[in-house]
Amino acid sequence: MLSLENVSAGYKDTPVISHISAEFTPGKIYALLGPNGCGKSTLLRTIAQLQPVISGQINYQGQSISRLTNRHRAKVFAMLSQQNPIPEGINVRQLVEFGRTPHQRFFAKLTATDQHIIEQSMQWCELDETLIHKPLSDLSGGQRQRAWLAMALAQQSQYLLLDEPTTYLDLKHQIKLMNILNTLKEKGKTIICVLHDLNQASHYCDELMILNNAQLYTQGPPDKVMTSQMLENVFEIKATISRNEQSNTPMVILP
Ligand SMILES: Nc1ncnc2c1ncn2[C@@H]1O[C@H](COP(=O)(O)OP(=O)(O)OP(=O)(O)O)[C@@H](O)[C@H]1O
Repeated sequence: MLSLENVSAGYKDTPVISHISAEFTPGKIYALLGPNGCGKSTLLRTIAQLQPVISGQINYQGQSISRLTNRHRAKVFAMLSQQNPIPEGINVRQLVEFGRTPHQRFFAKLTATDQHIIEQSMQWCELDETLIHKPLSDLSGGQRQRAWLAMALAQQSQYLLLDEPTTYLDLKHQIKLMNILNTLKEKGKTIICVLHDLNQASHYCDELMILNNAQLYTQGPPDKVMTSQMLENVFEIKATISRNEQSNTPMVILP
């Protein structure tokens, strides 16, 4: 179990998220939602230990995550950032192979299990023979996003932290991604993702965490959180809530 106790974090000791407490239960998909600049990426990066906590504590299995070794941390958290670098001279398959690093012994070759996981991750992300030998620099934005995602999946961490994972993807691949997340959740993994599409979050996620003005405005299942009052208070839009007939989840109807 991962928990945040009164966490404040930001840049150069200036908090952009303030006093956030939350618990992330295994086997659930959490969406971080909120207006631009409210601190969603900062919160995700802080959980991944890519930036320091200013005050408060993040605990994993009862102890501060700052005490985890790098290798252990990489087995607990895999992070897909909003913008990923384009390393020169490596192809898609080589990138995905990096995902296995925390599981490998130093200088050891990839095992048959590693190879199987790499193949499966690439298959899940529809990276076929025409793509896997291409340098990352030669891919489209969406193809590159899928390559980074495959690397994160190959890491087989307990927590998958995804910052706007659907942004560059076409609709088919967005749905495919959300279904992969659902499969992982059924295997007991926990997914925390920043999303902007409120209906996507409502449809696929178990818990919505709404950030506003550096604080956690509210948290809970879509039925509790997705209200027209919240949309007005946080997103400053007047919208009504209907229901998705298929999933019976709340659906935002724009004015
Ligand atoms: N490297 C940085 N140095 C200083 N301030 C930063 C830095 N990165 C982000 N910020 C500031 O921190 C605040 C929160 O940014 P963050 O990227 O976490 O927001 P967000 O909710 O993810 O936004 P968006 O929806 O636009 O992606 C913003 O005011 C932003 O300007």
